Amino acid sequence: MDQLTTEQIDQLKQTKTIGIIGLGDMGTLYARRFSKAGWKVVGCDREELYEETLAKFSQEKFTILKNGHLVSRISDFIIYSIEAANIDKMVALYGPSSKFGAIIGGQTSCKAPEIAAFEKYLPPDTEIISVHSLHGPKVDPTGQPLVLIQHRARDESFQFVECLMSCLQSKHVKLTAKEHDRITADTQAVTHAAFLSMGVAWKSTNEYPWETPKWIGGIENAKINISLRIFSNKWHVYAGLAITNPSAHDQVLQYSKSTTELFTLMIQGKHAELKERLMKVKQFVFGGNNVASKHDLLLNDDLLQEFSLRKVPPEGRQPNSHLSLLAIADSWYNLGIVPYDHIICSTPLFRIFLGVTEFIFCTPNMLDECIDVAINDTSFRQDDLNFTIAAQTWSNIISFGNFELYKREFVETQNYFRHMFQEANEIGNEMIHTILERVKQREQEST
Ligand SMILES: NC(=O)C1=CN([C@@H]2O[C@H](COP(=O)(O)OP(=O)(O)OC[C@H]3O[C@@H](n4cnc5c(N)ncnc54)[C@H](OP(=O)(O)O)[C@@H]3O)[C@@H](O)[C@H]2O)C=CC1
Ligand SMILES: O=C(O)C(=O)Cc1ccc(O)cc1
Repeated sequence: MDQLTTEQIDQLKQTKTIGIIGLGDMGTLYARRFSKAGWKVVGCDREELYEETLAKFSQEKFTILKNGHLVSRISDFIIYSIEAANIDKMVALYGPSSKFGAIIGGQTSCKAPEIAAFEKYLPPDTEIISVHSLHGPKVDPTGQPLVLIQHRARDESFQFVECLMSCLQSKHVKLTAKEHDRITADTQAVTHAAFLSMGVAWKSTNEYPWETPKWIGGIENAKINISLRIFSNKWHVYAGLAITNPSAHDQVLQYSKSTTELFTLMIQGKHAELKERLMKVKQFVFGGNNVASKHDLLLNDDLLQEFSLRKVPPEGRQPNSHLSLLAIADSWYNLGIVPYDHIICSTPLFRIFLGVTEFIFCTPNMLDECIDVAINDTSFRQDDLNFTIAAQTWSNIISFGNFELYKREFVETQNYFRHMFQEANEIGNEMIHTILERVKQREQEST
């Protein structure tokens, strides 16, 4: 289709109303950005919180309505930005109030249940175009992937949604709902499982890793900052993403299996077997025609060295078995996933996880050092044991689909780390900014 002219864009801005149901972190980000770009935006949060919501957003350029019915009746594009576990209930409630011919979409992180709810409850005159910003609310959307799903819609409607979304300055990635769920299971769900397991393991051994001399160096800083970043967020985001996506269950289960099997080889002292297994992994994940083999490494320990939560950051990296990073590459190998294939559709946290794993596998002698530590140095055994147990626990909770257990495990660990969140988020933001600049630089080099 031809690009829209400036006059056509202005015409859309004057005639279309954008509705957002759920003004939490992501809904607010969208409402602010759209209204600042000149779109007419209306939104709502829970009806019982109407007065508070009105007061909270009194200075904003968008209009607060009482509930999702009122938003739906007048909006041309309606975005459900609510908890994943509630999508069926919410669409059943507000969907039939959708304006005649409206376009409906959602921001939930797994699309199968969202699309199923839309197909079940929306009037047949409506169209369906869903979205997913692949970053958290504290990250600048500029340059980050934004998935767009033209599920049941005319090209003209898709063009309108793309035009609206262009104010986020994200990179548009057009996928089907199925492709989206498969890729995000490979990238997000397993990334979260790894960092959630680190947090739980530190809590189990009663350690604050920034206070313990073992966790020193850039790679350790990345682990600590990302883990705390996830635990400072809302539990339902991670629970919804993993539990509602069936592909995520397989990925998280494989991660737990890889962790257990590698740890078993470590405590059995099977050096040769561990090395042989990891060399196969290295060849499959990092040996082919991928980014790491053609360019400098995305991340290195020196780059990440300064992002420490320690009061006085000590110099130098300490050896570590890096079980969490060996296990992710082992999972990719076992599932036949080449993580570089998903870069176009990846979150900042996934790119960091890939970057540090790449560093361990592709820095000369580093993998040998990890294997030596894993076999000969017992100082990480207790941590690795607790990490293995934590990975199994998350896998069990996710495959049982138990939201309440997920919440309990998450919130207990969240409370353990809570006093450090503000500092961790500030340092984590700087770290992510530096890394994203580096990603951009690398992309420019490769084009
Ligand atoms: N946070 C993130 O990093 C990202 C999240 N997502 C996805 O986006 C969605 C929203 O996430 P996020 O903004 O972080 O979560 P929030 O919890 O911040 O936002 C959800 C909002 O919806 C409100 N809500 C619940 N029921 C209703 C209702 N009946 N009518 C109107 N509003 C209601 C919630 O109120 P209350 O809190 O009172 O329940 C809350 O304010 C989720 O599905 C998440 O998976 C996608 C990309 C990134
Ligand atoms: O980058 C990550 O993985 C995050 O933790 C933020 C996040 C959470 C949920 C999403 O659907 C998208 C991004």
